[in-house]
Amino acid sequence: METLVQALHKQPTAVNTEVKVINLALFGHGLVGGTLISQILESQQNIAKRKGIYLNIFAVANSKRLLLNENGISNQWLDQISQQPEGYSVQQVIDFAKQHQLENLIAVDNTASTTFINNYELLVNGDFHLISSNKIANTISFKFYQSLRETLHKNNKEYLYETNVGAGLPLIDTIKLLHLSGENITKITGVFSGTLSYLFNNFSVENQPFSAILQQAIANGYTEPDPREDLSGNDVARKLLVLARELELENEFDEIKIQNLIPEPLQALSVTEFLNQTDKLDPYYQDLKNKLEPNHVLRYVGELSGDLQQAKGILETKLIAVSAFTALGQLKGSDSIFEIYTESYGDNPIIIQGAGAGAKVTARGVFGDILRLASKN
Ligand SMILES: NC(=O)C1=CN([C@@H]2O[C@H](COP(=O)(O)OP(=O)(O)OC[C@H]3O[C@@H](n4cnc5c(N)ncnc54)[C@H](OP(=O)(O)O)[C@@H]3O)[C@@H](O)[C@H]2O)C=CC1
Ligand SMILES: N[C@@H](CC=O)C(=O)O
Repeated sequence: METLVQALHKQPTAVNTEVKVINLALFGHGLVGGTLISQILESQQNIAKRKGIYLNIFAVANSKRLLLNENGISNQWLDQISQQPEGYSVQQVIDFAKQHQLENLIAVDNTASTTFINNYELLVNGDFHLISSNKIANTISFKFYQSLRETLHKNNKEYLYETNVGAGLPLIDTIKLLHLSGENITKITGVFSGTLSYLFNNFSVENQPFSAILQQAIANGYTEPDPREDLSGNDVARKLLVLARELELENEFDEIKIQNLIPEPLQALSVTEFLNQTDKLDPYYQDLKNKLEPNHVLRYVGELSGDLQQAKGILETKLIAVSAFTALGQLKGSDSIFEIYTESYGDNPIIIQGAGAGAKVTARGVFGDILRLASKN
C-alpha cells in the first residue's frame, strides 16, 4: 500500500482510496516516447478519478541517462533528465523499484534499439510486465521470441505490442482474437507502412520530387529514426513477421521476400549522409512514375499467404502499380489498410484502415496497452 500512500500524498485531490497505482518505467522519450509522457501527464488525474487507476511514471530513460522518482516525474522531467549523469543500467531501475516496494510494474520500450531488447528477460524476471512500440523483439530469431514467451509464462507476466503493426489501429488484438477463437486466417494483405503509404499516395499524383515528399514524411513523424528502415521494406517485413508469429508461424526474418526501394549506392551510407543526399532518390522514382499506365498509382504492399496451417507461411513485400479507382488506389494520407481473409468471411475480407503512423496515434496505442494491462492486473 505504500505506493498508494505516496500517490495520495502527491495528488490528494486526484485519487481515492480505491485507486490502484501502476508504476511505469519508460525507455525512450523521442517522438513516440515523449508524446506518450505528455499524454500520461495530461490525463493522469482524470484516469485516477474515472477508472481508479493512477499511472505513476517512476523512471524515464534514454540511451545515456536515467531519471528516477518513486513519487512520479513532474512536468520538468526533460530538464531533469538532461542533468543526470551519463551511464546507467536497467538493473538500477529494477533495484530502485524493489527498494521502494513499487508494485504493478510495467516497462515500456519506445526505442528503436536492436540491443535494448536484451534487457526484456531481465525486466520480466525483475517483476515487470512489458509493452513495446519497438518491433525488434518480435522479429529477431524465433528462438529469442520463444524464450521470451517462456520467461513471461514462468513469471506470470504479459507482453503487449499493439503498435508494432498499424500504429494505433487495433490490428494485433483483432488477429489474436480471431486466431484464438479458432477462425482460420488464410491471407493478410495490404499497405502496412504509414510512411510508404504517404510517400506513394502523394508522389503518384503530385508534381513534387520524391525527396520533398520524403522530407514531409520525416517531419510528420511517420518514418523510423533511420528512414531507410521504411524505404528498404524492412519495416513492412517486420510487421508481416509480427502478424505471422501471432498466427503461430515460425518464419524467420531472412525468409521474407523483400523489395528494397533504396538504390544501391545509398544503402551503405550513415543516416546523416543519406539524409543529406535524398535528392539522389529522385531520378530513380521519377523513372518508376513515368512508366505508369494512365490512371495508375504506385503502392507498396505486404502479403502473408500460403498454407497458414503449416509451420511457415509465405511473406512478401513489393511495389506495385494499381488502378487509381481501386480501394488500394484510393488510399489517402498516411493511411494503412489491412485486408484479413478468413475461412468464415470467405472472399469478403475484414478490413482495418486508418492512420498507420505518427507519434500521436502511436503513443495513444501504447497508452491503450498500458490501460489494458492496468485494468487486468
Ligand atoms: N513513428 C511511428 O509512427 C511509429 C513508431 N513505432 C516505433 O516507435 C519506436 C520509437 O520511435 P521514435 O519515437 O520515432 O524514435 P526516436 O528516435 O524519436 O526516439 C528513440 C528514443 O529511444 C532512446 N533510445 C535509443 N536507444 C536506447 C537504449 N538502448 N536504451 C534506452 N533508450 C534508448 C533514444 O535516446 P537517445 O536520444 O539517447 O538516443 C530516444 O529517446 C520505434 O521502435 C518505432 O519503430 C511504432 C509504430 C509507429
Ligand atoms: N515507420 C513506420 C511507423 C510505424 O510502425 C511506418 O511508417 O509504418
